[in-house]
Amino acid sequence: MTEATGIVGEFFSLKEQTDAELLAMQCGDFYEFFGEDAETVSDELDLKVSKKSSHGSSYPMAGVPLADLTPYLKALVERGYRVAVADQYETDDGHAREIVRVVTPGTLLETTDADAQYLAAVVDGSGSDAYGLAVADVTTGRFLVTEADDADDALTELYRFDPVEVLPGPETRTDDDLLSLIRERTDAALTLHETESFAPKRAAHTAREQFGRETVDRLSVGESTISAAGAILDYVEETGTGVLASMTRIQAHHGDDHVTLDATTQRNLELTETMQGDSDGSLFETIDHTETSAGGRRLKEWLQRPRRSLSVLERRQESVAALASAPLARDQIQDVLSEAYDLARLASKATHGSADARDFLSVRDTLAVLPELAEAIASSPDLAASPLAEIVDRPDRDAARELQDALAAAIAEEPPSTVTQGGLFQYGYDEELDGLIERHDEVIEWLETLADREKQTHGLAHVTVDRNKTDGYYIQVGKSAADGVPDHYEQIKTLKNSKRFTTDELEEKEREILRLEEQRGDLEYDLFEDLREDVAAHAELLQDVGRTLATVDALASLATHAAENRWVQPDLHGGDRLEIEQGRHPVVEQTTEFVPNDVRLDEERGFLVVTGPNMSGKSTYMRQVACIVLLAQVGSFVPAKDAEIGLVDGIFTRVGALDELAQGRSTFMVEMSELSNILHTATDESLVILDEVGRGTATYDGISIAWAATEYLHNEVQAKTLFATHYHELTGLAENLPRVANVHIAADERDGDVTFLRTVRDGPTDRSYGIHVADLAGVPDPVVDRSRDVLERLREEKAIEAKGGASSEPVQAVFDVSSGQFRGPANTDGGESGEGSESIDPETKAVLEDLEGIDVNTTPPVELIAKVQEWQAQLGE
Ligand SMILES: Nc1ncnc2c1ncn2[C@@H]1O[C@H](COP(=O)(O)OP(=O)(O)OP(=O)(O)O)[C@@H](O)[C@H]1O
Repeated sequence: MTEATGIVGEFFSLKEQTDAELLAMQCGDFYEFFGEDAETVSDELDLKVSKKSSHGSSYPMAGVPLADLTPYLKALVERGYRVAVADQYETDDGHAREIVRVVTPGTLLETTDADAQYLAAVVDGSGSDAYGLAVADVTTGRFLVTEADDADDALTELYRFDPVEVLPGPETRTDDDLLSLIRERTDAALTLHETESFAPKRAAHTAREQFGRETVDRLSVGESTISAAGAILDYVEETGTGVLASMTRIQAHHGDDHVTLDATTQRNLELTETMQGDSDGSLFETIDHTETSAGGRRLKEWLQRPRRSLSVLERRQESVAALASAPLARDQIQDVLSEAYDLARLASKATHGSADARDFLSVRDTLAVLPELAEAIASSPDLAASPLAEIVDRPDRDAARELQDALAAAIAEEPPSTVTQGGLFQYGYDEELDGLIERHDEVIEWLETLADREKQTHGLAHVTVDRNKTDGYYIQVGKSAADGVPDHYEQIKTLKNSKRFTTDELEEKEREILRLEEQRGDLEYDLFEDLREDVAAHAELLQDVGRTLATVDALASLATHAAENRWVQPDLHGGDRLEIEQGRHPVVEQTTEFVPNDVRLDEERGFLVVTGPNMSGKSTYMRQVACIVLLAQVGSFVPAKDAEIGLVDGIFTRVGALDELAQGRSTFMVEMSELSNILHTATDESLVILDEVGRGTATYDGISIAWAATEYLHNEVQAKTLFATHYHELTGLAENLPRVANVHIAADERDGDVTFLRTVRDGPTDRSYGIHVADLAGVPDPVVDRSRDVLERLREEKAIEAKGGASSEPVQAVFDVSSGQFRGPANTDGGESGEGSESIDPETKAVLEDLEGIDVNTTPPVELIAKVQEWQAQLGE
């Protein structure tokens, strides 16, 4: 094919300069895509493709009008494309084009989503030092760095922020396990940014340039963390987002201050979305009463990053308590907050130059919220005595007032959305502009009175003065009077009932008006740019005020929910005791007549084996405990009559892993790797929730693993644990392990009907009612009846015959419940089961011998798991 020339050639040569998948190139009033890009865009977004010829070849072409680029960019980025944008600019001899930015998921400024949009970098310190992470939100200028001890920790930190784009460092990009976990557990796009930007020296230089040498050095984080920070800054710069100036502050986020909450646990507790992936019905949706999107972001962040510091939590509690007990003041505060816009996002728009005059009115109005908020707090004695008073005092109120006044004096009340046409500023803002406006008004006044003057001076009737696109300004005279116009009138048009004239003077005035309008547009544009720079220079102040409003909003939201749902302030302490009186599940209580339940865990009783029929409420009970502890460590009140909560350093859960099946990992494998993670990571200060661990494999394997895991958690880890199980065998553990206690969820059975009481009682349950649930679920009657029969026999005889075909006699295969083995037909004619071992193949025999030699009490669970896998493999052969 011949080389494309002209516009298409220019497109392809620009395309070579970028590693973005798509290029949108400005051609006059359109952004065009050519070649394969045109086809991709048309497939994705239903754009029409036309043809463009160049040098004898024809190329597909698709375009979008200039003003419509944003939604198309957004849609393409959301579909996973990185899109380069080339703009056209005037030169002395025509025009030229260059790539001005590359839009990626993490650098998309045009977001309409209220959620934070994090871009993250992960750097493996390759043994010398821990993993380093940096996360930044270009839409708000937020910039955080943190360290992680190992890959697992790094993932946990990453999940906390749920980034939309991740830049793996040079080592990290060869770590397939880590990358595949990031892919599996987040929706983040992985971008391989140039490795040099991660180089420690260069990265440190970049970070110091941005945040100041002292600030960066004082962070006391490792090289890999600085490397991650530098790479992010470099990437933001390179993609041309132009928001570096809004990144005013680098904050070190210390995992130690936070409760460990891995991705599995966030999902299991349905913090921000339900297991089905809906946000409706999540804990966040349930408790969110914020007025602003920034407040919503803050509340969500609190839920995803609960704290461990007693003092931080008690301060939040004090504010929530004060707000909860002052409903009128709270209403007033929420009213005031409802007027606030997203200041952090506005600051970011100002720094990257896309803010318009209306955005500045939003800044003005939001700055005005701060003193009103302060006043509402000051006028309520309870609120004034709470930490809220200090929170609203944090931003520089005088500077905020000055900026607010400056904007109030500058921007016109209803400014246009363009910044080039004038009309943005108020009279009195700038002398030169005032001069132009006055002169403009004078000429307009002259024009408006011209018709009357002409009537009087020349004795004309039916005269009007007007303007249109083709004729400009004109004097229109009715037909009857048109012949009497003075000589200096120059006719420009004849209409049916009138004629249009112009005069030298009118033409001069018209030129003057156009000149004035152009001058005014130019001057206002310059003034606006100055103002925009001034606002951008206040980015940090805007972020401070924004943060304060968001914090008050989130606290008021917690207070509202507490007050409306009879939640109580938990008593927090650093000890082991966890006692909840009449606790409820924060989400389930919204839709159900909830039966409250108690829980008590302490030094003597740290591990509860929870039994109860299917559907009785075991999962709900355990999640309720986890949610209450989590809410307490957010600083929230909790759904209970009374609660005393010893702070935990982590919440770990292991519940059914249905969704993993879709990702091609066996349920049991997932179950075991989650269990393994918990056994490795939990400490004696953690809360562990295990729901039916071991269920995914053969019964006796399952029981063994559950048994061993219980012992390990009890003896070694000593975490506070709730373990729901259907294996009644496990209830026996309470007799041997001092801190294990049994509780069960009661059900009532009368005349074959089961009533779920949903009440938790001490002691183990005696029945499981599984068959009753099978019946409820519509399992065919013969199967349900036969199950009852089998169950009856099992209870009586501890052994059961297997049934053969419909017509045949029962086959004499007996399942011995105590040994967990079938005694097959060969063994039933008088032979002992031992003789049957003749027929056992050597592999099975080896496994059995191995099994016999293992002491479940002393073997670490991880080894047990490995053993089980080894046996399965051996038997499989
Ligand atoms: N305390 C309660 N008050 C009212 N309803 C409850 C309560 N606890 C649970 N429920 C309701 O009972 C149903 C079953 O609860 P859950 O799933 O917790 O049972 P489960 O014992 O874990 O069941 P399975 O063993 O079959 O997994 C749910 O619909 C839940 O909303």
